[in-house]
Amino acid sequence: MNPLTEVVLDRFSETPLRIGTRTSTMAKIQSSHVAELITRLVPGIAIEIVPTQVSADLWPGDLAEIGGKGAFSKEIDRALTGARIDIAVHCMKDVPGDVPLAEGTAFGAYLPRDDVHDVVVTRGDVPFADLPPGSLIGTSSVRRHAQLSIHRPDLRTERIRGNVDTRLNHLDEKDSKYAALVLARTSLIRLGLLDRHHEVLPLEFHSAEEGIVSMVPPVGAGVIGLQARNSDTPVMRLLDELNHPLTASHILAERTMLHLLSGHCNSPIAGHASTTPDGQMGLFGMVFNPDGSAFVRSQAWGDHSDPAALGARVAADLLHQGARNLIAATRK
Ligand SMILES: NCc1[nH]cc(CCC(=O)O)c1CC(=O)O
Repeated sequence: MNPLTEVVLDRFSETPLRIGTRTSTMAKIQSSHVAELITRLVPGIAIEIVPTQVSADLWPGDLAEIGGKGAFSKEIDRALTGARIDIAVHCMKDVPGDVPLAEGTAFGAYLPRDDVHDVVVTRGDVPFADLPPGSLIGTSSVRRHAQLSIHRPDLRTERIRGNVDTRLNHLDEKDSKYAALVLARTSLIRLGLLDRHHEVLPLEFHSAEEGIVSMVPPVGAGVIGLQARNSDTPVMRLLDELNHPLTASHILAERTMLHLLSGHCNSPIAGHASTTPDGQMGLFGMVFNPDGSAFVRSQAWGDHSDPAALGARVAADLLHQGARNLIAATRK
């Protein structure tokens, strides 16, 4: 038996390894995937998935009203620090950049990044370009609203809450007011809904004159992070085996930028790190005002040795261009 397997099996000889996650269908699918990865590393381990209701999922209204920050993670944090779960599974996109992680915990693994594109799904599969002026697009994301407005100021957007499956049901309802939704392509993939007609929006920024609706992804898009207690050495060693170093570097660059801009998941901030075949790491960042009528953007390149420095450089440049005022304009 390899040493890791032995240590982990020993740690979980009495109780199963408990994986904490949100209650949505997508969260459960993500956690089953994590359980599968762990079972591959440690055959025979007993795993229990513990769905936990978070305030964001219980609250039907505007997230800003319940504080926004941490609304997706507070209850899971408490389960982790209280040792009622051993690993928390999070979409990095929903982890705030401006509140510290629960004390005594850290992300021990980032899984390889999935697709980071946003897609448009329309009612009746109407081509996006054919949506008439005034059509209502369902999205609660300021980042999506702002980027749509740059290119299609004729469309209206309205907040839509609920899990992705619930939102799609709203779109398809007989008297739905929505003409389309903007979603992460990864959501469709994870939910097994790729058959649904969708149009992929390009990641690269395009100016309003180009007439191409681009959608720069949010910080952490498509990345699942696994959080555990620092003191739980066997679990941290296990997570280290699951960690994808390149994704971890990208997350560090993006989240350093987010942190320095003081953003959370629904801030009007976009950020995307990637690596060229010759090993250069790039980070593109954007900050918008709520209607997309004003934004700043910045891009920098560096090598892989210091992702945090890259994040800091892009943040500093965005701040220099006035990012703080744009963000402040949207805070309630
Ligand atoms: N805010 C909800 C959320 N958090 C992460 C994803 C998608 C998957 C990901 O990017 O990790 C979604 C749904 C969506 O935006 O369609």
